[in-house]
Amino acid sequence: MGLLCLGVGPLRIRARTVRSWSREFSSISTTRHNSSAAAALKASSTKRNCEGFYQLGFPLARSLSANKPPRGFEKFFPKNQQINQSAEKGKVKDPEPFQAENESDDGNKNHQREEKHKRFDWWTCFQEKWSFNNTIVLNIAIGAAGVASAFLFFHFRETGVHISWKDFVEHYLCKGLVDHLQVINKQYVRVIPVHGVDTSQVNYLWFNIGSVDSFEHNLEVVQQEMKLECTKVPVIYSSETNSTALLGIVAPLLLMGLLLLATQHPLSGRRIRGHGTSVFSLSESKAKLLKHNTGVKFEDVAGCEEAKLEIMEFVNYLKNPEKYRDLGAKIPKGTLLSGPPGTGKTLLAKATAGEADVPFISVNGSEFQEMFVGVGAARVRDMFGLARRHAPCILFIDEIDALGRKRGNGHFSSHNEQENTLNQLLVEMDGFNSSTNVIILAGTNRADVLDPALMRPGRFDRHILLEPPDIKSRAAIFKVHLRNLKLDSSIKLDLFATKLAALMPGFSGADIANVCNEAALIAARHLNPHVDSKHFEQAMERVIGGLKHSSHILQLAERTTVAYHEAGHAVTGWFLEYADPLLKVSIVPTSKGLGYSQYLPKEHDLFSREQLFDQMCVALGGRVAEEVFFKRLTSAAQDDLRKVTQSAYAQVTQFGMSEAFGPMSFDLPHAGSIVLEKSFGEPTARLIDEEVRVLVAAAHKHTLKLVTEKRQAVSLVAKRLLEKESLHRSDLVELLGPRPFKENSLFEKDLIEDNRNVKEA
Ligand SMILES: Nc1ncnc2c1ncn2[C@@H]1O[C@H](COP(=O)(O)OP(=O)(O)OP(=O)(O)O)[C@@H](O)[C@H]1O
Repeated sequence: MGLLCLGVGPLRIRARTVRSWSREFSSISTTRHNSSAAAALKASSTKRNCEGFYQLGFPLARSLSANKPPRGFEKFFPKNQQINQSAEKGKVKDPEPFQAENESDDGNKNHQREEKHKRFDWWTCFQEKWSFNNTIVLNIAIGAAGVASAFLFFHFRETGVHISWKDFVEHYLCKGLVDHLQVINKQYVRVIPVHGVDTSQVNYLWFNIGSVDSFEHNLEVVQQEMKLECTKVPVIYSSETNSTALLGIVAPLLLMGLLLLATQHPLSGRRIRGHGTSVFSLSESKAKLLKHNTGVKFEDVAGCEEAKLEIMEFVNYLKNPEKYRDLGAKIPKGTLLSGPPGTGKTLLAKATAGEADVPFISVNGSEFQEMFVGVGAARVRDMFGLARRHAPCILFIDEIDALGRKRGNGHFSSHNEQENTLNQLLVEMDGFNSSTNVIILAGTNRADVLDPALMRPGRFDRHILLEPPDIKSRAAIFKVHLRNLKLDSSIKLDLFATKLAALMPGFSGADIANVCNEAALIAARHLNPHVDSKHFEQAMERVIGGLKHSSHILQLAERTTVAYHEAGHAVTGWFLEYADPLLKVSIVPTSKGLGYSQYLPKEHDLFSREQLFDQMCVALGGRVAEEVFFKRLTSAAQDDLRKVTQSAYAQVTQFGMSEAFGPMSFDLPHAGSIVLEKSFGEPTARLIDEEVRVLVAAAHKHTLKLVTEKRQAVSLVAKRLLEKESLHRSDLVELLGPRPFKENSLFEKDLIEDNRNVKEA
């Protein structure tokens, strides 16, 4: 239940100095800044010229299409150029979107053209103005099609009544009500009544005929029988288009047309990448294209200086490819960015495109998986085609493990399809040469499952590992995110960022962004004009402990158990030398548990056996307190026990810390992965299990001894917890006296002090 930070960071290699990188970077950013300023100046002067023309306000001038100003009006048009621009502005061009994409010579020009295209695109304007989305449009289109079909149906509806030959003879012909007969399309006969018959309900009568010959014969016979020789009914022969048949064709066509328009299908003339919704667009890649400015620069990516240094080479190459070609250098085609979630892989890729000022094409590996065979490979082809058209550019494939897993691991058809897709990716990457000017970046959390063919030189040649940020990087990331917040004026940004960084060990960049946002939300919820340290403390608690469940009321027995459990953690940590300093302990139920303890773990790259042992004891402190005070066990310690077991297995099998087992290290399977073969035999497995049991038992014994000795202290803390729900370090000092070990650094003392101030505020 108590939240502990157990874990061992891998050795970090920090070979290069940050200073040399920042020097190189700043020179490049100055050059870029100058060129962008010139472009901005040019754009603003063009805008001013155009505005000048329109400000003249002559409707005549606006309607002119000729290049020359009309006679007598020359003084209002000092430069011909202005008229040309304005005349061009007035023209409504509708270039093919994909043609426009191909013209990559001048990004600014393209941008202006696109802007213009957008301005005159009635559909876009219409959608923007009425803020329609495609679902609304689709519904309206279906409704309109229904109304139109209904109108056509009622308008062209035949109002005649079908009768039989016998009825016709007996009720109409004999009674002399028939004016004339129309034989239509040699199929049926329309009976037109004599003048004076009421036709308001029924326009005409009709009956079917087998053939014209038999109809003529029968009519002849009937008329002879009725002695109507002298007043024979005239018969007219005509052909007509069947309006019902017409309606049957028109209505579905109308419906289809409207549907195509509404869904912006490629066939409807408006083609937007990846937005097609029918089978026609299945082979199109769903890559998203950011043509101009990703909005992210290297200064927005804090920490990870080594990664930035590595990736800077691509920026230089994309800006000056000739320099590299002159020297005969080939730029690596692809770089794999790997690391735990939220460490800034996507952000770094975007920043690379932003720095180099080239288009950014991003796609997710899972978007290549489709139930249809061959679609994945077709999408890979389409994506690379898109990248070639926009070169120089950066193509970023996120979660590449969904696409590039090791081949030959499965026998299912889906795996065959995934292999086809991967093969296509390998082929496409081979097809690129250094003159293509497309840099491929890929992001993954699982570099270990990628196919070796993908990682060979010539494909993803470089591998950049983005580790969870250390305290310095976390402070830098905090600074990036804090600058967007309206902070209390008493807060000193640098110091505050460093303190927050120290309080949040193990936090990734995404976690930090989340804490900053949470703090701002809390401040807004309490109608505070500024975000202050109190809000950050609450945000941190929320991120670590989860959402408070105020409505979750525990029964007294349960609450007491939780209080003693948490007190057990707190007291063991207090009296163990290598345990992390405690900041806060709480029994307020949250979405993550019924209580939690917050520690201030040190920034370790290496852990000693003593440290790991003490951490195990602190984790067991809760369970042992339950044993000592209640002589019964609950499920409250599940999370603690999981951590203890993990740590014990790591010590025995990976860190070689078990004397009986010796200095050996094995790779343990990842959680959730299927183990096909173990790297050790049955006797070794038995020995590992035995050693883990011995280690955990030793930690349990040690903790039991400590808790029994400090029974009084645990009881004191638990009672105070039941009273106050949350205790800070100062409360523990008051109850237990100062911790019998010296604090590690002045900074740590500061933080602890600061934590007390926060509590008092
Ligand atoms: N180094 C950093 N500097 C500033 N902000 C960062 C940094 N790293 C991460 N962030 C923040 O975290 C957010 C998420 O980062 P990003 O999407 O790049 O992570 P990721 O490594 O690609 O994650 P995943 O592996 O889950 O795709 C970013 O939008 C940014 O706000």
